[in-house]
Amino acid sequence: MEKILDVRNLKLHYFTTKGAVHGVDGVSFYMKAGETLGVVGESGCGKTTLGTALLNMPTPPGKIVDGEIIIDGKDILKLNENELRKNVRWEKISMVFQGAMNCLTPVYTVEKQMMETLQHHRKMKEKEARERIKKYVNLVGLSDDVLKRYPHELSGGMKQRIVIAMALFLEPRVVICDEPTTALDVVVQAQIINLLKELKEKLKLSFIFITHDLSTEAEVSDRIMVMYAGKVAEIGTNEQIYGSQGPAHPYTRRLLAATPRLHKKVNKLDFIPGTPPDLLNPPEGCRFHLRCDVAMDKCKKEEPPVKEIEPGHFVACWRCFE
Ligand SMILES: Nc1ncnc2c1ncn2[C@@H]1O[C@H](COP(=O)(O)OP(=O)(O)OP(=O)(O)O)[C@@H](O)[C@H]1O
Repeated sequence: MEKILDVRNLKLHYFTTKGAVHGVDGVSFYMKAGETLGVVGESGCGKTTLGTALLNMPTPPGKIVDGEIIIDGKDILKLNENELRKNVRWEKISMVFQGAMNCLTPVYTVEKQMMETLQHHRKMKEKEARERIKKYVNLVGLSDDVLKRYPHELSGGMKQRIVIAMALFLEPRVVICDEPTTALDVVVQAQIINLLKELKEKLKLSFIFITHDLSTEAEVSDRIMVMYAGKVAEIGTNEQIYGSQGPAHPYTRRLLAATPRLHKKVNKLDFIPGTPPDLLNPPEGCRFHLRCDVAMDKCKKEEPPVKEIEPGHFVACWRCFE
């Protein structure tokens, strides 16, 4: 099995005036070539922070304080800014940021902004660059005539397709999509999801798909990583998380029970009592213990490690180790 990405004990903290916010706090996982890994969890659990950490591009006042991110056999946390810009970001790993479609420059045509980004990274003749841009615009299901248009002349779905094309045209191996369908209507959401699935097949890409919506995640992902309060709660295949045996971690179970399902009649939607902990001062022991209905004494004091409970199924919960 080729590991395209191997992340070990990654920590990104935000050093605010109130103290350090433990945005991502000791996360480890790997990705295989050509797979889609879904990252889910409630708002504030560290999903976007993880995405920026994987590009080694923390948002101020964030800093990566520990860990390794191995892409193609190299730890990118050991590279300097110049090397990262030249050889890693957008070349090996790229990201479609949350709300990126609203950040297209309003005074440039689509072609001009794509050209600028492309030529910033690659020394290409204009004709060659134009061909590459056309190829990717067509790949995301748009015709050449969008190239002459300005962002305000495009629909939300079209803008999102342009942003996806820009994350792809340097041909990275891993593409992170952070909530790529929020702010789009349901029909367009479905179109974008289908597009991402198609691109994965056509380009043999590996995707990290970040969302708080478990039902979307089940549609696109091969494996799911559930995060809670800056940490991994559970990682498993689609079958291990959504299959008939159900997930192992009490948090994932509650999260699933609180998610509307398309193909299942639900009488009453569950909710998870309480709120996620403050990451300025996370609780001792298991970070979920204050909201967990099966917590034991040990959970209040000792932090559970992430353990493989069956092949490919990783869980951080003392109950699951009993
Ligand atoms: N620039 C920042 N400065 C200080 N704290 C931050 C910053 N960005 C994020 N955080 C904190 O880090 C934690 C993780 O935030 P993050 O945005 O990664 O969560 P998320 O799971 O992506 O949430 P959402 O689903 O709402 O986008 C939160 O406690 C958040 O308040």
